[in-house]
Amino acid sequence: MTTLRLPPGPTTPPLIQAVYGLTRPRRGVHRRRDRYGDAFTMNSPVFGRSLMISDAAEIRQLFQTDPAIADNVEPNLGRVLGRGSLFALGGDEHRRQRKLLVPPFHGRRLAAYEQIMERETLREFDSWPQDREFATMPSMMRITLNIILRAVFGAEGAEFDELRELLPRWVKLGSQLALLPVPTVDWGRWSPWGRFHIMRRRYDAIIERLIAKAERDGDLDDREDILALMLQARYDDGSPMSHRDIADQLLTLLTAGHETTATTLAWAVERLRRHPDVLRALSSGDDKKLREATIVEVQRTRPVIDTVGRKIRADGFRLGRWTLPKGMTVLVSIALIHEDGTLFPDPLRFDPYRFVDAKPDLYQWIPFGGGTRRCLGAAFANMEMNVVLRTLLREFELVPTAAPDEAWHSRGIASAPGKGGLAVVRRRVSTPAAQATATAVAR
Ligand code: HEM
Repeated sequence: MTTLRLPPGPTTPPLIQAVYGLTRPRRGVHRRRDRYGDAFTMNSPVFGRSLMISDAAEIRQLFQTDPAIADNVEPNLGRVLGRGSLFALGGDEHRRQRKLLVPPFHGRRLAAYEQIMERETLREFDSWPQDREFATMPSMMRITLNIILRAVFGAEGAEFDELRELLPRWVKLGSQLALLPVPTVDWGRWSPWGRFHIMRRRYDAIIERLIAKAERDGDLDDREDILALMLQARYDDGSPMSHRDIADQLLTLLTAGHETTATTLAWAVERLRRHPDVLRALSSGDDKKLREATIVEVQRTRPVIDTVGRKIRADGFRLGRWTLPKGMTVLVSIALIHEDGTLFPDPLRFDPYRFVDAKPDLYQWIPFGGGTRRCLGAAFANMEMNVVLRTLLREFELVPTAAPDEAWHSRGIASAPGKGGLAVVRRRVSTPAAQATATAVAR
């Protein structure tokens, strides 16, 4: 029999640990690190007995472990997003689906989305007030939703409007349900799960209409949106994706990519207003390198997802200093490794210059997770954040502030700035070159 070796940890009942984690994101993990060190065990109502790790070598080993040994945690996300969702799949089935979805998110394909991204950003910026403090989070949510609906769902007209109305409500409900144990009794249409299923049926009907439209489209081959690419994609055996799988994956992409990107952008506003030197340097020209480094540093210091998890599928698996039982969940603390001073000197300081000439190590800088399950939309998200930030700084002067840092606020999926990323902006007197770019993309 294998002798297990695990670190100690709090023995508080799971529900209390969960409530604490939701109402005081970050505080709990810091307390435990201070008390138990860089690894500790804990109880979670969703994941059960879990090991939280933050040591760089152990995280690297976990991310490089074969999915046959350490794979998806299969939380309720599968129930919420559908059985075909990447989040619900493990092993070979995950590999098969992911293989089909990777090409649309890489290289040349992404360039096709830049115009959509800038156009949706400019459209939203038309409503921004000047010289008055306002929360940018709702705006960022609208920008990232509209971008996904156009670039990923290929939605226009009635379907665009319907999805824009339905999805935010539905995803919010779903992200709350994902954190709760699944009820054993069906309480019908008045229960949260009942309401959730009614919305799912409405969603499926809209997706069927989008698919039917795309299938009638004589120019489907020329379309760049991800729905069109999914319809044309084929598995190794030559079969197409089922409509159900397409609907599940579109919902997965939306849930994974909408709020996470919006929240990171709201944090970028929050960070930049409190670092006037960086803000000045970014605003005084079109320095792509510094802008990209800023986005990396915002994600290091304010990662919007705290943890990613893997379920251990083999008994006696040795992970660094620990020997784990089959069935245990390992949670990787993104928050803690990003604050490791041996990897990022003076870790609490916001300093984009640390990444200007040095690309981050993708096993240490992990806002997008890692390994075979690393975020599929990382390049899409980075490009989108770059376009939104570039457009913001070109169109507006962002006014610095001496206000205290905004606190973390858990929104279910992502942790956002507590006041919504407050901004004060003044529209720049437009230069002819900027005007020409803005007019071209707004068309
Ligand atoms: C700043 C924005 C984003 C952040 C911080 C983020 C973060 C993450 C994280 C932490 C994971 C889990 C990775 C793991 O378990 O190792 C993930 C998975 C995923 N993300 Fe993102 N994400 C972002 C944007 C996006 C976008 C824009 C899309 C697509 C449009 C997307 C699609 C996905 C998908 C499909 C997965 C599941 C991958 C799999 O299981 O194979 N994400 N993301």
